[in-house]
Amino acid sequence: MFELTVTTHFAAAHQLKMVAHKCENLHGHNWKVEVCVAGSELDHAGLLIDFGELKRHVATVIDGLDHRFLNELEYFKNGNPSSEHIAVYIADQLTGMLKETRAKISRVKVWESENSCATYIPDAQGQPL
Ligand SMILES: Nc1nc2c(c(=O)[nH]1)N=C([C@H](O)[C@H](O)COP(=O)(O)OP(=O)(O)OP(=O)(O)O)CN2
Ligand SMILES: [Zn+2]
Repeated sequence: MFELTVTTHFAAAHQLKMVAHKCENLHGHNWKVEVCVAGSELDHAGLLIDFGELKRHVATVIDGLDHRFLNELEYFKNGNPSSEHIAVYIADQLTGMLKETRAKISRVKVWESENSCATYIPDAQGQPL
């Protein structure tokens, strides 16, 4: 089994509905995102997937989050844009984009600050928000 990781960042605003918690106030983060894909078969060039192709897909998904107010996105209308839910969102979007490749999402890590990170590890079926 091989696992590849690409890392990126985005800046966005959110509010978390948590009773009497400071995170209910509008605020923002510079999130760091690590996307890992895994698979056991390589192509003729010895690649699971070209890093460049993987980075292009990740950039497409992250462009949809960057400089947004995340609560206004359709996907988060029924759930807080927590780091956990953001990780699921990124994994769901990428799963569709990678369907025709050898690479499957193995984990998505979303860092909200230097010290706080949520990791989503999809099961075989994936998991809806
Ligand atoms: N499991 C999660 N817990 C929290 C999340 C989250 O996404 N998943 N998010 C938040 C808020 O986004 C909040 O902005 C961050 O809260 P917190 O770490 O408590 O606050 P600070 O960054 O200011 O850190 P301090 O340690 O308080 O300085 C909350 N929880
Ligand atoms: Zn926050």
